[in-house]
Amino acid sequence: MLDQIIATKKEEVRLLEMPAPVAVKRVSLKQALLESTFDLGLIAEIKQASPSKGLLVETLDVKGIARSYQMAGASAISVLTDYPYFKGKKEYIKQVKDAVDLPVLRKDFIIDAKQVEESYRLGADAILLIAGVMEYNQLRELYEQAYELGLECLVEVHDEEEAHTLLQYIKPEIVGVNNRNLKTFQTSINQTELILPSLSKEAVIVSESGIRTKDDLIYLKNLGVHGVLMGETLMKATDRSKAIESLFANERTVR
Ligand SMILES: O=P(O)(O)OC[C@@H](O)[C@@H](O)c1c[nH]c2ccccc12
Repeated sequence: MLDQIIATKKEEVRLLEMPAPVAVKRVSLKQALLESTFDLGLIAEIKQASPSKGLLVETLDVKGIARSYQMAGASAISVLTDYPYFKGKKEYIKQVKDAVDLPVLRKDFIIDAKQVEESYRLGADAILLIAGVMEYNQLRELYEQAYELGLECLVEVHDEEEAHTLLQYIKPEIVGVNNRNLKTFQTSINQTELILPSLSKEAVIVSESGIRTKDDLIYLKNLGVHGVLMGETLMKATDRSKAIESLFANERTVR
C-alpha cells in the first residue's frame, strides 16, 4: 500500500501546478506543543477517511471541526491534504488558518521540493516528513528547505533503525513516532516506548496513531513524550470538544 501511495505522489508531483501564495500569519508548532494547556500537547487531526478504516465521517465541516478543536484546547491542527487515500484537500489548510489561530500541520506524503514550496504557498505552518519513504539525503534537503522558508517539520519514524539512521543526517527539532506499522496498518502505542531511547533528548517528541483512551495518554505522558497526534478517535466523536475535554482536562499523571 505504501509503495502504491508513493507512486501516486510521484505522479501528483509531476503534474503539480504551483498555487499562488496565500497570506497567513505563521505560528510555531514546536512552541505550541511546549506551551500546551494540557499536560500533553495535542495535535488534533482533520481527516475524512483513511486507507485502513475507510470513510470516518460522511461530511466534513473543516472550519467547524477546527474551531471545536481549538475551543477544547488543542495545541495544533493536522490537516490531511491527500485526496486519493484520505479524501483530503489542499484548500483545507487555508480554511483552517482562517478559522483558528493554531499552527497547521500539512499531512501528506511529501517527497519532493515542489511540495515543500507548495505547502508554504498553501499557508501551512509545518509539514510532515516521513523517514523510510525517501532517501535520507533527500529528507535532509527537504527539511532544510522547509526551515529556510519558515516552515517547521514533524519528522516521522517507525522503528529504532529509522530513528538511528535519521540522527546521522539531521537533528530534527520535532520527531513523530508513528505507532502504526505502515506495512500492516496495525497500531501499538508500545512502539513509542520502544523507540524513545533512540531519539535525541533535545527533540520535542510526538506519539502518533492508535491513541484512544485516557489510559493511553497517561501511559504516554509518563514515558516523557511532549505531545500526541490523534485522528480517528476525535473524528468519530459525536461531540469533538467534549471528547478532548474528557480525555485531557484535569489530567493528572503519576510519575
Ligand atoms: O487516526 P489515528 O490512529 O489517531 O492516527 C492519526 C495519525 O497518526 C495518522 O493519520 C498518520 C500518521 N502518520 C501519517 C502519515 C500519513 C498519513 C496519515 C498519518
